Amino acid sequence: MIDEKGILFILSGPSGVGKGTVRKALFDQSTDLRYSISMTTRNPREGEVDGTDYFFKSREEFEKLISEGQLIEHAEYVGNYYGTPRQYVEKTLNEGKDVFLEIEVQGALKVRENFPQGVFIFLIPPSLEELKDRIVNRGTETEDKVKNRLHAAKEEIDMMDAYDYVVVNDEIDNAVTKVQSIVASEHCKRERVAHQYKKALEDE
Ligand SMILES: Nc1ncnc2c1ncn2[C@@H]1O[C@H](COP(=O)(O)OP(=O)(O)OP(=O)(O)O)[C@@H](O)[C@H]1O
Ligand SMILES: Nc1nc2c(ncn2[C@@H]2O[C@H](COP(=O)(O)O)[C@@H](O)[C@H]2O)c(=O)[nH]1
Repeated sequence: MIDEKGILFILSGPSGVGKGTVRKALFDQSTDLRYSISMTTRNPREGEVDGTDYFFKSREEFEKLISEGQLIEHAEYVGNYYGTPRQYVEKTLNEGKDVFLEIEVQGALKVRENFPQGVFIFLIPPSLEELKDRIVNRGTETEDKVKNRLHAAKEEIDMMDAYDYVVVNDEIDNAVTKVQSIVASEHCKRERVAHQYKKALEDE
C-alpha cells in the first residue's frame, strides 16, 4: 500500500537554539507544511497570542487533556506542561498534509514511540556559550530560569543521536535551507516508494 498520509516533521533542540526563529523563517517561505500549535501551562510572554503562539491552559485544564488522551505527547519542562494536540495532528496527516512540530526533547522521544515514521530533526547551537547568549539576550527568562534551561540543554544535546538529522543553527538562512532540503529529500523518498509500488502493479 502507498502511504498517502502526510509526513510528520519534528524540530527539536535545546531552549534558545533558535527553533522558533527557524520555524517562522521556514513558514514565511513554505506554505505546504502545517504547524501544530502546542498547548502549555506557562504564562504568555509579551506579545504572545493565545491560539497563535500556544493554546494557553491552566494546570487543571492541561491535566484533563492528558487524562482524556487528547495529546499525542506531553512533557513537564522547567516547571510547566507542554503538549501536542492529537486531533489536529492526526486529522491533518490523514488528509495527506505534512505537519511540523516544534517541541523539546523528552516530548520528541515520546512522539518517536508513536510515530516512528516521523522525521526527527535536532537543531544545535554553534557552541554552548552562544546558546547562553541567545537565551539571555532574548530577555524572556529570569536568571534562575536561564540556569535551568541551560542545565536541561546539556542533557538534551546528549540525545542528539536519537534524531534522523542534525542541523547547526549558525546563520538562520543556512539552517532554514537545510531544513527545507530535509523536507524535500523526505518527499523524494516517498515518491520513490510510490513509484516502486506503481511499477510492481504494472509488472503483475
Ligand atoms: N542563527 C541565529 N543567530 C543568532 N541569533 C539567533 C539565531 N537563531 C535564533 N537566534 C536568536 O536566539 C534567541 C532564541 O531563539 P528562539 O526563541 O527562536 O529559540 P527557541 O529554540 O525557539 O527557544 P525556546 O525553546 O526557549 O522557545 C532569539 O532572540 C533569536 O532571535
Ligand atoms: N514536549 C513539548 N515541548 C514543547 C511543545 N511546545 C513547545 N515545546 C518546547 O518547550 C520548550 C520551552 O518553550 P518556551 O516557549 O517556554 O520557550 C521549548 O523547547 C519548546 O520547543 C510541545 O507541544 N511539547
